[in-house]
Amino acid sequence: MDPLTIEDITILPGRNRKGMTENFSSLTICPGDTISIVGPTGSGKSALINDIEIFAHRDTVTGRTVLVNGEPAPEEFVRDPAKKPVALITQNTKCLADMTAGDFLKMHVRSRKIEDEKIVERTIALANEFTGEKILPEVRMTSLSGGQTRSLMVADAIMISNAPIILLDEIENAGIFKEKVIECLKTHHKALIFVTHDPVVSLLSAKRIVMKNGAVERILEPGEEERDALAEIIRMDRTLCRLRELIRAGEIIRSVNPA
Ligand SMILES: Nc1ncnc2c1ncn2[C@@H]1O[C@H](COP(=O)(O)OP(=O)(O)OP(=O)(O)O)[C@@H](O)[C@H]1O
Repeated sequence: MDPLTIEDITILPGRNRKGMTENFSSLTICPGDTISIVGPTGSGKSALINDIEIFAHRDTVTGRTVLVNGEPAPEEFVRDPAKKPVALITQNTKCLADMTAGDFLKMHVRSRKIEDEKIVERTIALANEFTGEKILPEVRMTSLSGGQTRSLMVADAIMISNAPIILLDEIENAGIFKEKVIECLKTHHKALIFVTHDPVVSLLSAKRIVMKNGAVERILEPGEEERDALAEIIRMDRTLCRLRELIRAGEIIRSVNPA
């Protein structure tokens, strides 16, 4: 096995805010898994994904350890941005490069020594599947909208960074097609970890980590139990998305289910 291939990552418990050990023995995440992290404000959701992003080694505020293939993460995973296997995309992810989207991606492709002339085109095409506002290669990065930026970053993480672990921190209101993103990331066999308050994203995830007081409180695996609720929530969510688009377009809403 290539020493940099990730078979799984394992989270070992740390301590809650009162210094008490967390309530789980270990949690293993494999490529293709989808996991949501939920919990009230300040319960430690971002701290948990931060631990995953930097492969914590009892050196963060939570005292957790995150192993790769059962061992401490290799140094280059933490230090070398080109080898970092984790992409973190948040609502606040912005790109301030004063260049076009096409040139920005080409620069990233060159820095990763990828020889594939079509990869930039494919990355922009994929980003355009995640957003309603089409991104053109000639547009400057600084003039992309929030939704376009997040879509481009997710597409970049899949196609160019080829990161096996993707952390998405509250992107549900970020103007992207979340179901499409989840479906695509599953097909690309990525481990997907969301911090979310969104019912669709939470119920589409196979596991739900419930945070409380800085610690993992419970790990839920509802499976079939939530199947009917999920179908209903997706239907409601599509209605809300349609209404949002009509409101954006300046329409008067006379019916919740317009023709
Ligand atoms: N186990 C812990 N021990 C001590 N401090 C912690 C622990 N977990 C989180 N914290 C601290 O508590 C604060 C809130 O945590 P965090 O930002 O992760 O919460 P959150 O659930 O992401 O909140 P929000 O939903 O508002 O973004 C942070 O300052 C964080 O460093």
